[in-house]
Amino acid sequence: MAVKGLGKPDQVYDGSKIRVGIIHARWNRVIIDALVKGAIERMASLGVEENNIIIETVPGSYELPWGTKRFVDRQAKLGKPLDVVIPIGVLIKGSTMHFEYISDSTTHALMNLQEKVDMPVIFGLLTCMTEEQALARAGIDEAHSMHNHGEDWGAAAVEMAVKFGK
Ligand SMILES: O=Nc1c(NC[C@H](O)[C@H](O)[C@H](O)CO)[nH]c(=O)[nH]c1=O
Repeated sequence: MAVKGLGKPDQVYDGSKIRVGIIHARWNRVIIDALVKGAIERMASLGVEENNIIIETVPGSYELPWGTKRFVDRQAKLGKPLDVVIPIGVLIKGSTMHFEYISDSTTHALMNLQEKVDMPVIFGLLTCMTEEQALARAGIDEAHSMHNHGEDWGAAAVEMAVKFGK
């Protein structure tokens, strides 16, 4: 019996009235693009309109917290406020401690950001020990051993925005 992983939602949420921001890093771009595609496809399947998915990018995962805050503020100023935002980044362990410091600090910053922006900030940061782990979690490893985690993030975004929206 499969134990690990996301359980089925308690209901299917209608995303037709929400506006979602995706802000993604540009490091490890092949994996990023697969994750973003998965999130968009899942949200579209839940009724989110294409013109209600706004995409922005930052150089790397470390820039996600500040970039997300400014992205949310900018959309509000434009009169097109977001209901939920999905920061997406892919961190792959190298030969130094860089990975640990960015993973830990960025994770805490994104968690704490929710209070500041008063909206759900979905955790779209892959922190992988190897490139193979990252490819698998984006659903693009050769064996297709895992589903695309971007799909889970898209589903979480719709549920959180619909269920707990302002
Ligand atoms: O080092 N590895 C990575 C990385 N480093 C850059 C960092 O996020 C930031 O952009 C720069 O330090 C400049 O502030 N950023 C990632 O998204 N993934 C990595 O795997």
